[in-house]
Amino acid sequence: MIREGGVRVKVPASTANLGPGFDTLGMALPLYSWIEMKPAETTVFHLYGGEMSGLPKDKSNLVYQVAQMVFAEAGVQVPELEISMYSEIPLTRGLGSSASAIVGALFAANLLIGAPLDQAKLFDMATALEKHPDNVGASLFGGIITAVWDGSHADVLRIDPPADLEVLVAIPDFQLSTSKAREALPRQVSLQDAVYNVSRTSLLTAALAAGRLDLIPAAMRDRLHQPFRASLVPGMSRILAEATEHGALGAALSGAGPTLLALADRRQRTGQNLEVFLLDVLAEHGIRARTIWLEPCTFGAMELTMDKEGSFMDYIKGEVRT
Ligand SMILES: Nc1ncnc2c1ncn2[C@@H]1O[C@H](COP(=O)(O)OP(=O)(O)OP(=O)(O)O)[C@@H](O)[C@H]1O
Ligand SMILES: N[C@@H](CCO)C(=O)O
Repeated sequence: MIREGGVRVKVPASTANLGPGFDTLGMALPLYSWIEMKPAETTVFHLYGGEMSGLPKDKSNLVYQVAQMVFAEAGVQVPELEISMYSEIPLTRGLGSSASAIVGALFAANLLIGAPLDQAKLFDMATALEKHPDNVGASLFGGIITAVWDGSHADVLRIDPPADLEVLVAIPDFQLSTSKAREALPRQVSLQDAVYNVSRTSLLTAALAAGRLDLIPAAMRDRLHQPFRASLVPGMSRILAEATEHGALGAALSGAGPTLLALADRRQRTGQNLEVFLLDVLAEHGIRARTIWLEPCTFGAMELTMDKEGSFMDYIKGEVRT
């Protein structure tokens, strides 16, 4: 059953590699992408806002390609699509823009043909495309997710974010692609470093599940990717080492960077002190950045109604943060 009137979806941003959880632990964040998808006579794209500029407006677009994978998997043909998109997730900054596009495309395309694929199938397809499950899992399911990918199937557990957990992101004004940041990583790590991360990832996951914010400082350390990516984000090493002295529970590179993320306990009213520290350290290295305080986003990809009056942009204008 194809929904001729089309579908509209909203998908949250995400941070991957939470602390020591490289390629494993992700958290949804309340910055969003919106996608509207309709069957059409000829494929056409309406891309709105600065984050969409430069993206292809033809069938090479990631969202069109992913939608066609859903149709092929379900044995349905919808070769021509009208796709509208707006996003407030900065591209190529470590906040999961590609994951939100993949999840949004999978979710919208599946709804368009009557939802024949279940969430687990969509998650497997999303992980196969993104190559690691942490961004796509957070965008699809919301909250905090821990996931394992065996190359064809992903198992996932969603954790409700602790009520007092706050997130500060510092988003530098330069882009860093995941592929470039991945080239910086070594092919092998020592047993000692593997144990360092396994123990902290286990502690962090358990602490988040139990709401034990007091255990986060001991757990938010990594030896698998951050040390090797430090030169790509000047100032990062100092921020990771000293953020707790400025009120953070811990800090990390968000995804593949360059965004830096600090966790805080709302009850400690950390506020401006931490923001100033992050911005000052980056500025010392000639990097301009903007900071945003966010709460973890508790929901994942969701369908929006199509029955309201007005265009795609009329609809989402009321929802947009910036
Ligand atoms: N809405 C979209 N439509 C089509 N392509 C998109 C869209 N959003 C993102 N992309 C593609 O994803 C690329 C960014 O992916 P990349 O993995 O490098 O960064 P990221 O997902 O923003 O960050 P990270 O994975 O580190 O969190 C963009 O350059 C673009 O090619
Ligand atoms: N786990 C990924 C996240 C970026 O998409 C990486 O660090 O390369």
